[in-house]
Formats: sequence, structure tokens, C-alpha cells
Amino acid sequence: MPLSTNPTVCVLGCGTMGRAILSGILDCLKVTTTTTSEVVDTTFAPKNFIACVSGEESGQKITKAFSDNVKVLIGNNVEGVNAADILELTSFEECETCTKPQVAKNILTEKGMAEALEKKLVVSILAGVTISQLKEWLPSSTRVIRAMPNTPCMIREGMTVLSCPMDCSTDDKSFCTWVFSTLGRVRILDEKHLDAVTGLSGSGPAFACVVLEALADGGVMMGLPREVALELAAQAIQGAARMVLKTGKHPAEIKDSVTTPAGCTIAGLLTMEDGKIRSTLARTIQEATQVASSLGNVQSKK
Ligand SMILES: NC(=O)C1=CN([C@@H]2O[C@H](COP(=O)(O)OP(=O)(O)OC[C@H]3O[C@@H](n4cnc5c(N)ncnc54)[C@H](OP(=O)(O)O)[C@@H]3O)[C@@H](O)[C@H]2O)C=CC1
Ligand SMILES: O=C(O)[C@@H]1CCC=N1
Repeated sequence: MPLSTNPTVCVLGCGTMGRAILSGILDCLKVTTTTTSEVVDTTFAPKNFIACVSGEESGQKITKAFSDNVKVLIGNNVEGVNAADILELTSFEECETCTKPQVAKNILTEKGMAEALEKKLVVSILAGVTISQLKEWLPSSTRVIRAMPNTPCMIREGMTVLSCPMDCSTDDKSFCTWVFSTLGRVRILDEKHLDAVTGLSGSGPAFACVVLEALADGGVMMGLPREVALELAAQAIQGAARMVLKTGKHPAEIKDSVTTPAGCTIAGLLTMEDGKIRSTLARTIQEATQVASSLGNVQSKK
């Protein structure tokens, strides 16, 4: 079934990541209508947004962030799905009796949901939950695309990897590529890579912030005011990352260009190596990937 132009999107479980995605899309649409400096193709731009949550507090957060631009539904997922063309599946909060995917499964299999989901596109950002698991919980006419975005989508600096099964249409693919390109960079990869993607770019902003905080701590230790140290550390990391992305240079080449013989950088680098920073960071991704791969296990907690 072709995707409707300017569809209605329902974010099913609109917490941190749901709000990040909505912020990015709404910001992009605002930029498009108010400036001419950014040319954005709006063919696939959603027209209406619905956010579903389970509690009042979350509902208030969304209303505060988006006022009239997003319709908030509390404890009424079926109504949200009924009104939508596309579902952004983000609901995943841990509850007392269930593991996280169990919550998603419960939502997708609740009374009235199967009818509401007929012939719609579900975009799942659930870490560790596979396309085949989702298909088991959804009506056969519902299409599924898996996406792994990250929180910088909020400021349109995100990294999203999409995994599109064979049966998804060109329109579905184009829609998802459009949405996530407005929020940053997008790549399409085979689903077998999605756990590693989750451990690297999904969780990456948290790991990067630990490195950033530690660098700033070093500056504070040497007498810089905290605010200045944070700015310096963040801009140094951003600058280095942008050099890699813009020039395509290997990070080692950029590192070497900073490292004056007998200078201070090589002294710092050797200290980093003494602390096994490379294997620590690489093992961090290994561990996060392994945990991501187990997040889809649906089982009730005893
Ligand atoms: N945070 C991140 O950086 C990333 C997260 N993800 C994935 O995104 C998903 C969400 O993560 P995150 O946003 O951090 O989680 P949050 O806990 O911030 O958000 C979960 C949301 O789901 C809602 N929810 C819970 N139960 C229900 C229900 N029965 N019906 C409707 N809504 C419900 C919650 O509402 P309420 O509070 O009212 O219960 C909350 O708004 C996870 O699957 C995670 O793997 C993927 C990439 C990055
Ligand atoms: O921590 C998590 O499980 C999720 C997935 C990637 C980022 N946050």
C-alpha cells in the first residue's frame, strides 16, 4: 500500500528518544517554513504528530516541549495508532513485572491494536528486538522497519542506521530515510549489524560524554573554571570528529598532526596508553553490543 503524502505519525511511547525525534522533525519543519537558507524536500514531511505515553508526568513534559504541535494521548495507544499512518515504536520503559520488550509486546497485542495496525508502517527503535519478533506480534499486513537513532537527533546531529526487510516498499524506505536525514546522518545496513550499531552510535553519546567530562575534569584540576573547561573539551572533541567526517582522514593522521616531537601531546598520549584507554573504549562497545543483543529476550521477571 502506498504511503500517504504528509502522513500522521504516532510516537508510541514518547520518552527521551521519542521527544528527541519529534524535536528534530519539528525543528526541521520550522526551519523550512521560516528560512530559505536550508532547502529541505518536504515530500514526506509528516503533517500531524501524536505522542502516546502511559503517565501524566510524561504527558506534561511533551505538552511543555511541543505545545499544540503534538497531540498527547495518555493510556490510549489504540486511539493514537488508529489515527496514524505511521508508528514510531519507542515505548520501552521497564515495568515492575516485565522485561522491556514484554512491554512492547503487550502494547502491540492489546485489544483493538491489531485492527488499528492493519496496513500501517511501524518504525521500531527498540534495541535488541528483531524484525522477525516484531512481525510475530503484528498483523501480517503491517510493514516494519528497524531504526537505531541516537539522542543527538534532538539537535539534528544524530546518527541513525536503518534496516529494511525485503518486503518494505520504496516509499517506506524513502519516508524513513527522509525522517532520519532531517535529524542527522543515515545509513542503511543489514539487520545483523544492528546490535553493534546500538552499542556504538546508539549508546555512543553517553560514552563520549564520559570522555568529555573526564577531559574537562583535567582542565579543572589544572585551574580552569568548570564552564571554560567544558567548552574547551566539547569543542575539541567536536572539532576532531568533524575533521574525520569532513576530510575522511584516518584519526591517527589527525592525532599525528597534533603531536609535535618532544611536545606536550605525546606526553599526554603515552599517559593515555598507560591507562589502556584504547582497549577500555573498544571493550565498552563490545560489552554494550552484547547486552544490546540480549535486550530482545521477552520474559517475565520472576
Ligand atoms: N535513549 C536513547 O538514547 C536511545 C533509546 N533507544 C530505544 O528507544 C526506546 C525508548 O528509550 P527511551 O526513550 O530512552 O526510554 P524512556 O523511558 O525515556 O521512554 C519510554 C516511553 O514509553 C512510555 N511508555 C511506557 N509504557 C507505555 C505504555 N504501556 N503505553 C504507552 N507508552 C508507554 C513512557 O511513558 P510513561 O513515562 O508515561 O510511562 C515513556 O514515555 C528503547 O527501546 C531504547 O532501546 C534507541 C536509541 C537511543
Ligand atoms: O541504553 C539503551 O539500552 C538504549 C539503546 C541505545 C541507547 N540507549
